[in-house]
Amino acid sequence: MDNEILFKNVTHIYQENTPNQFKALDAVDLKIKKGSFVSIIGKTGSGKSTLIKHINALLKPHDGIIKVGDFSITSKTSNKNLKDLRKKVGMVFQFPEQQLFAETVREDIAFGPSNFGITGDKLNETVDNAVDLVRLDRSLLNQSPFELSGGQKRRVAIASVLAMNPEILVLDEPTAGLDLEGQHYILDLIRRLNREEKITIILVSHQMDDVAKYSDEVVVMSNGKVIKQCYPDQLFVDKSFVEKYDLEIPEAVKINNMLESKGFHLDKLSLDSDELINEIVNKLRNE
Ligand SMILES: Nc1ncnc2c1ncn2[C@@H]1O[C@H](COP(=O)(O)OP(=O)(O)OP(=O)(O)O)[C@@H](O)[C@H]1O
Repeated sequence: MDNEILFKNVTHIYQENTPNQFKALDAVDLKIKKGSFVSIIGKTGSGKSTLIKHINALLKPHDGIIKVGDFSITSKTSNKNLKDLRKKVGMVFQFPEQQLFAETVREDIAFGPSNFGITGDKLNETVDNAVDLVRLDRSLLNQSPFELSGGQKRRVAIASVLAMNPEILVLDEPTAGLDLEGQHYILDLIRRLNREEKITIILVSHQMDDVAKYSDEVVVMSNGKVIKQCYPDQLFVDKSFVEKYDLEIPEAVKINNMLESKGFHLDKLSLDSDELINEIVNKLRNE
């Protein structure tokens, strides 16, 4: 099957049978194709983090089933059977401090593969490869991860997941707290991992410019439900939907809307600002 990840009728309830009981996922159906770059958006509290935690069974559904390749996760899935799934699905949390713990960068990155029995030269090679993939200087390997900059910590966190050679990378707001340059660096890295290493990317983001520019598909969540899954250009040009769900409009779409209001129609809307400028220049040249 082409579909790498499948959610069927997935419901998740926090603090069940208490006065604080809360249905955070409500009968979610979702398909994510192998090799795609999918962004998950939605207001705070809409269920994005809850959804992605089901992909490597950090949370289990109360109802329904999640399939990741030929691995099935239901309420009855035992924690004993999760090792292979966790190897296949790498999870990068919102703050790198949530996953860095060792005394040196090398130890942090080596932790996962050594748990899978990789030792000696092979382990060193695995760590070096992961560090090279995120373009982190190897001279940092013997430093404490806590002495690094925010962007470098983020890269160590991603490298520690890449050292497991995952097929799927799930990232919860991986650019939160970084400056603009740091944000672009991490997003370009994620795109490279998708395009060149063929890793499926699932990105939770509040940054609509990035979502528009980088994703193949966007999943919109509201009140624990998936209310839309489509190409980014289909999403942001749907004015009534954007208004109804109060979505931030990406810069490229704003420029396009402004041009349209002045009677200047582009043949193709590009969501990448550099490509958009080329599109405008070409159109002007041909007029
Ligand atoms: N442990 C918990 N107990 C009770 N309710 C919870 C728990 N964790 C999350 N929730 C609630 O579930 C809902 C969904 O939370 P979730 O973190 O999945 O949302 P989100 O879309 O990722 O939000 P954000 O954009 O702020 O990260 C929220 O209303 C949240 O308060």
